[in-house]
Amino acid sequence: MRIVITIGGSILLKEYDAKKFEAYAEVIKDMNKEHEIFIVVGGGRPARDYISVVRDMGESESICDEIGIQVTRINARLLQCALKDVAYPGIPTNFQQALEYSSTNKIVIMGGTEPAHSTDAVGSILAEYVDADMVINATSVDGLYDKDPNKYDDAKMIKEVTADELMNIVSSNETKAGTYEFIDKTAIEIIKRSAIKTVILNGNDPENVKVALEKPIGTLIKN
Ligand SMILES: Nc1ncnc2c1ncn2[C@@H]1O[C@H](COP(=O)(O)OP(=O)(O)O)[C@@H](O)[C@H]1O
Ligand SMILES: O=c1ccn([C@@H]2O[C@H](COP(=O)(O)OP(=O)(O)O)[C@@H](O)[C@H]2O)c(=O)[nH]1
Repeated sequence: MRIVITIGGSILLKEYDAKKFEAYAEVIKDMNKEHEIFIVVGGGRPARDYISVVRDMGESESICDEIGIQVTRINARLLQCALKDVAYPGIPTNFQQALEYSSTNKIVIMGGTEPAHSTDAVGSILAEYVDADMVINATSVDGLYDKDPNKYDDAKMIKEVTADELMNIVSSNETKAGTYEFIDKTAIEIIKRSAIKTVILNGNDPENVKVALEKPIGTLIKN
């Protein structure tokens, strides 16, 4: 299968620990033996820190987004280092480049593309662009809940959801640079229009990404 894996920046950049990148590299290399893998990496805390600096200077949200994009590309480069020669040595800045780079049979890793959405949208658009079979979104919680589980103790996890139901649940989430919490609306619209099988799971254990190929885990966005 052709699979797009989006790795939340909050996962890879929690402790600035090479071991986390190396653990993901091992999982990705293992999956790449039987599947064609594309990786999209998020910004995490460094993106939010840099965005808050430029926002304090009075820059627009789009400029803040652009700074965040640059950080996601540095994070993508770090994972590329962990993957060494199985990864394509360049970081594509758009989807056509990603497709072209993949023709070398190296694992393509990218960060953001343009302002106004998060790397979740990059993952969904990339999946549509390269006609991927599924998207695996590795985030910092077990899946989708009926409300933010980090704010509400009584939040209940949802194992299957339609794109429309998901849009309703996250519709009130912020869309400023550095936020786009959980999954952004652009990502959901792309998932819906192309019926892209998407699984959202807890990426704190990289092995969960492989589990998604074998059995239900996290939340499935069904179409
Ligand atoms: N309905 C929800 N279900 C699950 N998590 C949610 C929800 N609404 C907001 N969140 C928050 O979204 C966070 C994950 O999104 P995000 O911070 O963008 O992480 P990532 O680095 O994976 O992109 C969770 O830590 C959680 O606090
Ligand atoms: O294609 C993209 C990808 C990212 N970003 C910006 O970069 C930040 C960090 O990306 P993301 O939110 O996906 O990181 P994560 O949620 O994984 O920490 C986003 O909040 C946006 O401000 C963007 O503008 N366009």
